[in-house]
Amino acid sequence: MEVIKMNIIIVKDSSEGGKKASKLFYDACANGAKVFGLATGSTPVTTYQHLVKSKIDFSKCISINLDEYVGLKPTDEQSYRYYMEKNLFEFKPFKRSYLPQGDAANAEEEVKRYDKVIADNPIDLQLLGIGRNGHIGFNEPGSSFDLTTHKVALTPSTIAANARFFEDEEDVPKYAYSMGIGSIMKSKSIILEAFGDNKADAVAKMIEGPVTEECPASVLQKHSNVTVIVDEAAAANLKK
Ligand SMILES: N[C@@H]1[C@@H](O)[C@H](O)[C@@H](COP(=O)(O)O)O[C@@H]1O
Repeated sequence: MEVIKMNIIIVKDSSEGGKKASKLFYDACANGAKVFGLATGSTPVTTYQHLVKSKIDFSKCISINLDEYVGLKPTDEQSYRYYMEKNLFEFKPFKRSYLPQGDAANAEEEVKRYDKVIADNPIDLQLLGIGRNGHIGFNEPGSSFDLTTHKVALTPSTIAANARFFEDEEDVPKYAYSMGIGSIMKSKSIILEAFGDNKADAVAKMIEGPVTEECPASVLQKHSNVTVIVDEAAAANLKK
């Protein structure tokens, strides 16, 4: 385990990474954490698998997800709500689980509603993945570090990267609701996971590059309690 400014844990593979992250969830719970910020994508799958197998009890806890595609209903198989139900909530229910509502009639009202959810339930532990271009949540390069929840136009690279979950690239929604970086940075502690060589560039920029809106994850250098869990492939471009 090497400490730069963030706490960096290098693991063999995503399974070991998920095990470490689930242990950190477990410890947080034991220390009284009640509000968990959750992420989707392929990266946190192993964390959820380990949590499902664990004795952890979220029934008095609250979860708040980072983001959701605009236009998808909670029952759509590609929606993040559906992903969360299938990967975690069906096995480990929370007292209340919040996600932005993809099919909300009014986007402005929806982002306000979500900001209130976050303000009313300060996040104790936030889980993050990272996009190949350094995005966190759906905060794409260039997003202001001050943003709270907002509707975002996805970049072509994010649409291409997420096309694997859809039948056709055309079907990938072009917009999403995302918790903003300003809100993510208010979480008391953060775990960011990255596995695989296609994340190596983003991981190096996040940890060793300048803090810049061009690499949204680089803002985490300014947070006092971040643990980065990476496999060897994702850590390959780190100098130290
Ligand atoms: N909005 C999500 C992010 O929350 C996720 O961290 C990232 C990486 O996804 P994956 O874990 O599938 O590589 O991409 C998506 O666009």
